[in-house]
Amino acid sequence: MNPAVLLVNLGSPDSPSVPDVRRYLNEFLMDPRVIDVPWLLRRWIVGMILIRRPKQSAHAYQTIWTPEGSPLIVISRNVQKKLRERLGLPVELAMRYQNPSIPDTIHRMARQGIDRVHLIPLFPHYAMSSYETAVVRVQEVVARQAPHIRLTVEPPYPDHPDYIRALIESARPWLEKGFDHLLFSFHGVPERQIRKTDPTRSHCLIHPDCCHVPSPAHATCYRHQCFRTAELFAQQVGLPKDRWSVAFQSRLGRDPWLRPYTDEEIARLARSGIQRLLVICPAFVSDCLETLEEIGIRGRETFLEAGGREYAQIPCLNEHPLWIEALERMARRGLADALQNPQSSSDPGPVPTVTPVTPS
Ligand SMILES: C=CC1=C(C)c2cc3[nH]c(cc4nc(cc5[nH]c(cc1n2)c(C)c5CCC(=O)O)C(CCC(=O)O)=C4C)c(C)c3C=C
Ligand SMILES: [Fe+2]
Ligand SMILES: [Fe+2]
Repeated sequence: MNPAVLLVNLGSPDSPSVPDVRRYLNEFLMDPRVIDVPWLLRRWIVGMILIRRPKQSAHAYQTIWTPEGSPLIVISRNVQKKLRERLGLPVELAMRYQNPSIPDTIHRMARQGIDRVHLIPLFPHYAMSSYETAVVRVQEVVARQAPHIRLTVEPPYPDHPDYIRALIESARPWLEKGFDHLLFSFHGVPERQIRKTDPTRSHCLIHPDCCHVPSPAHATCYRHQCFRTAELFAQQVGLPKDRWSVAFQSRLGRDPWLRPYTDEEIARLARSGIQRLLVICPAFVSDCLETLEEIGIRGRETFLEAGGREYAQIPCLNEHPLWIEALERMARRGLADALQNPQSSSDPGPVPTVTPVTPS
């Protein structure tokens, strides 16, 4: 067998120019798992968004772009290289949207004679608009272009001990500097999508305190999984309940998204007397537009304008050695059959069910 690892992240525009950002936003938002309405309505909504958003987003991208390219892509490539060195196996990187594309990457892997792939989505939490769409796209492309490849998928890992340990150790220097309050800011999703990915159809956002009442729905509940990460982190660093909170950022459109919204929560914390705020974004494993611009630039402005004094942000896991180690363990366990490692299980565990979507 010729095994390999495939890392998939979200993707960025090819450049921060308005036409490239428009192309990126069009591909991203026309995904039926991102704007989950019938095609004609989605086309209309995305058409409306594409009138103004490409210019605004291009401006935001210009503030974080590096000489090597988008931070998300540059960091993901560095992670790819480091993981390849540690594993001594091919490690490929693809983006769900734009480049390097999933079809090009699978094509290259097939040409290299790879016939066994363990996919690790660079999304620790299950959402139909991130983890699920990445997995489904890879499965579709493998089935069409390289059906001989045996593909396994890393399940979501919101409470994976190695991921939590990497988060805590990467945060340690910021925790030690001192702060009044730690805000966990996760990317938001529409509430409707939380209900859609609930296989019981009777738990998520229906049952009181749903995310803390045991349910099979949690395997695909983004909100539950975000709370789980935050609770484990706080517990393991010994942070009392009144010194941390969870909020959801980056909402788009008028539908209700998961609350509280990060921008409102940052202002509320400042107004309630928090002087030194520390923010961490555990849904993003690489720094990107949403962490560097929305949290790093706009979040700081909001906090200081609302009366806060010191604002600090913990960088994402990026290339932290413990994150590379966590990925290495996931990869070795996922590929145990091909690596003939009797200590590891060859079954990476169940991949949660897939949400039906309207045809694209
Ligand atoms: C962490 C997981 C992510 C989820 C869940 C997610 C859902 C989601 N996102 C949008 C709309 C946009 N997101 C944008 C950027 C962006 N989103 C994620 C991750 C998740 N999104 C990342 C890592 C990034 C940054 C990409 C980069 O190049 O750095 C954008 C583009 C930027 C902008 O115009 O604001 C949009 C749009 C929706 C609608 C959604 C769930 C329905
Ligand atoms: Fe997003
Ligand atoms: Fe839930």
